Amino acid sequence: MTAMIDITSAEKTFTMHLQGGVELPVVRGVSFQVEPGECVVLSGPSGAGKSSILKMIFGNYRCDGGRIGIRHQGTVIDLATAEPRQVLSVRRSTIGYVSQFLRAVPRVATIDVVAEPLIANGAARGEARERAGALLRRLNIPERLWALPPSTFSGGEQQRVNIARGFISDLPILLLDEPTASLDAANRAVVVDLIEQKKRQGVAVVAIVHDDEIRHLIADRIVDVTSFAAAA
Ligand SMILES: Nc1ncnc2c1ncn2[C@@H]1O[C@H](COP(=O)(O)OP(=O)(O)OP(=O)(O)O)[C@@H](O)[C@H]1O
Repeated sequence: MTAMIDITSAEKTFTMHLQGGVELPVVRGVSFQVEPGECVVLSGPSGAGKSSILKMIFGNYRCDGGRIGIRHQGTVIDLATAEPRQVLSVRRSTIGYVSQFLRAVPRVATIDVVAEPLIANGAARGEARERAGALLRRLNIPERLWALPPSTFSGGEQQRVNIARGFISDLPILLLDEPTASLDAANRAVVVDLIEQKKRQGVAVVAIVHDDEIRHLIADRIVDVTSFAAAA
């Protein structure tokens, strides 16, 4: 397998335990591949299952069937059946996930929030902070804010801190959930550049992007998830 991500017939049904076990099938027959250096954008109307598919690839939502093959440290791991410790290992060294919102840690300085994933992977603190500063500068976060925790920042500033934190690591797969949603045009262009840079480095990217213009700038392929709709 050359693909970084190889999904075959994956499916997900939510069971609503508080509603008497009502079953809510969301997607079935999810099948697509993502090669190194390729960006696949998931499209489809609200509620079609785009975020659910991203969470299945990250191992947040357990699949009820099918296979999610991930190239990880020279082998292929099926995240649909992997043990929790394998999922954690894949997240540490193979898959990065940029969610829509920053989960800000109280009292941690912005520069450290951004540097943390590199330090967790063994980088020296000084070097990690230097790279964090370079990314924050590129994303137009003024240096006077770097020592403050991001919890009081504006929505767009928090999203840019979140993007810096998500993009700092050199992981071979990057999952992006609406990375440009609350950004102005200048910062959207920076994010497009950052995605292009990741692609040139051979990173496999899966993104959810509602903005048509951005979608066409970054997508090598668009996968319409309505074809995976699971009838109730
Ligand atoms: N944890 C969950 N428990 C129950 N239902 C869920 C859960 N997560 C998602 N769903 C349901 O799955 C369906 C698909 O949701 P999902 O968030 O994947 O859609 P989406 O295409 O990303 O939508 P949007 O564009 O609005 O973000 C929705 O009907 C949603 O209510």
